[in-house]
Amino acid sequence: MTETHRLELLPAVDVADGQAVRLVKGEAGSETSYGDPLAAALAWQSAGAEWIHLVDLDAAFGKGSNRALLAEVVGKLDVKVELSGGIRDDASLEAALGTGCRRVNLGTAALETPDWVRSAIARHGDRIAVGLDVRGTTLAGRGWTREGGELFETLARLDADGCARYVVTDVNKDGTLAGPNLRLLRDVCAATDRPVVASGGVSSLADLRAIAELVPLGVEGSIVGKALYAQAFTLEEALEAVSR
Ligand SMILES: O=C(O)c1ccccc1NCC(=O)[C@H](O)[C@H](O)COP(=O)(O)O
Repeated sequence: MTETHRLELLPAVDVADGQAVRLVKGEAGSETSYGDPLAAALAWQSAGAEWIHLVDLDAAFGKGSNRALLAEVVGKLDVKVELSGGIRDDASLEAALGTGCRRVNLGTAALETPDWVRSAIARHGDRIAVGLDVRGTTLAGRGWTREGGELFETLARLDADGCARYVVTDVNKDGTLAGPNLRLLRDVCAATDRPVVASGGVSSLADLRAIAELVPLGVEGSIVGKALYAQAFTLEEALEAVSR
């Protein structure tokens, strides 16, 4: 019999200009600030998080980087970290993996430099995840400002390249508290046998329970950002909600 796992939760710490922020639909300039990223990450760790989804938004938007700060945050955490934002070449990949994070999330590179991503997957296996960030079924790269191909064609190519898991974001839901795109998650799970991490739009414990229902289909985890910062629920409540 196949063992069914509990949905993993990954509280998000998105960093811009040295501060933890939340964006609406990933749009630069739409941010609300939540202070020190390390304090935010440590708070989620104390509340029981097993993972932190840590994003360098400035690197994702190609307007700078918070690399040293993010390395410091990873170094001070005991929990697993998924590092994202602007990892597009050997230098940024080695720096990201060198922080000691558990895995990195490649986005733009998977759309623009598929050969390099194939080689990164061959070298680093499941320390590489690919972020599939979509509007409809059109992928978005470069901090979600540029279109980058069709979701299911790209997914088939990445599956063939050995990609270990996907972080799937409906950009139009991200930071909106509008609820996750369950249809998108189901469709991606139907198209791949690799685990899927859901991202974007979680607003309530009911949303998390709805995502948890998709675990048997292949959803492994869910990133939660705005809802935690807006105190729609606590992380403890969220962990409890997905524990059954
Ligand atoms: O992850 C990235 O690389 C990224 C790049 C550009 C803009 C946003 C990016 N990530 C945002 C997130 O990962 C959100 O934190 C996550 O989707 C949570 O969304 P929500 O729960 O709706 O706040």
